[in-house]
Amino acid sequence: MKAAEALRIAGNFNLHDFYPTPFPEDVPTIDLEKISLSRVLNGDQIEAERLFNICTTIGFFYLDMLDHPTGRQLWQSACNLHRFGQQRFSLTSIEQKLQYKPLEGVRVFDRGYLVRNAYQDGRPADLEILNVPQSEFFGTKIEGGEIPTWIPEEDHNIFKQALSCGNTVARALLAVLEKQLQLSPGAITNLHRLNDDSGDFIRILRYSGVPDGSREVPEGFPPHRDAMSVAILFTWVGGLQIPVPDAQVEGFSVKDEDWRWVRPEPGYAIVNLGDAMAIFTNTLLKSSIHRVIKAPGRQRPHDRLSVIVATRPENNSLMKAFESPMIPVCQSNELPVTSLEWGHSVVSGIQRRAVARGARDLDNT
Ligand SMILES: O=C(O)CCC(=O)C(=O)O
Ligand SMILES: [Fe+2]
Repeated sequence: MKAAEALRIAGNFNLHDFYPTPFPEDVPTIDLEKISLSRVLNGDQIEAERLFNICTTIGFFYLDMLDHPTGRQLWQSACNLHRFGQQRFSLTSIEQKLQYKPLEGVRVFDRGYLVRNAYQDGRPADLEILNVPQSEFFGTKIEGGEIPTWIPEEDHNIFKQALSCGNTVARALLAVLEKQLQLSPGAITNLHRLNDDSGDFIRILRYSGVPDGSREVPEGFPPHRDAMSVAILFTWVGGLQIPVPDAQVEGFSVKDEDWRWVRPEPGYAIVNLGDAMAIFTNTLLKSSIHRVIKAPGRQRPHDRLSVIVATRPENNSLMKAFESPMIPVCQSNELPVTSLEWGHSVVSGIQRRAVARGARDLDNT
């Protein structure tokens, strides 16, 4: 069985915890293409063309983690982060968890603990999120945002390893795209170096399961595009959805019948590009909309954990389109902002939309 094999490679994780019950067969899914990490890293031209084609159309794909040592390490780190989240979130009191604050002033979702809807005794009822920034391990540390003591020292290495392997994988994908875009070597990859200061981060999300018979329909994660360059997502229970390729997408609105489930595949990451890549290419590369709702069918009562390794451009990168015969020209009189400024403005936009929808805010103030 593939899940068992994938977890054996990851370090003998308990199948029942990670895959409590199979993904249902009777819900509409989307068959994303599978890309081989080993082929990407070995410069395979056919794989490069497939990847470019996906990134200029649907924008989402499965990436095989088990066919290359770096991928296996990343899969292992993601499984360790899953287990870390499962244990630490429940062992730690809400007061303690809330001590890990997002950055002051700006609500950039790259550091701190956030919770939406808690029971009266403080237990999270719905969604809790931990963001740990790259700056704790690589580049310049940001003062005042130290990793809190409820994330013990001995676990720091898992975050560090995930960031480091995630960066290798993201850069391998970006190197392919840069070449296919006929840009000079390094044009995009040099904006994504591990030791440069950037908004890269690890995110662990825990969506509470909905007990059988409960009428509550908690919100999940509303439709959005990622304020990142590359998002590498690991998930073991269903919940993620993207629209069918020919769906009409207006802003953040998609017809209910156009959403499709993305089935979690053991040993694979689900990868998508974020808005930074759309900006760098005048939307030739797609930043695709997605959302998370409650797990389907029998998976519904189970908690769903997911882990994201997020890569963003180095803080001083200018957020404007590159020049290349492949990239459409777009006239704009606006002065480009830096990646750091851009991250802040995108995230405050997300926040404003959430408030406008009347959604309960993810909070830690
Ligand atoms: O939990 C997931 O599967 C996806 C979450 C997500 O899209 C995000 O954090 O940007
Ligand atoms: Fe996302």
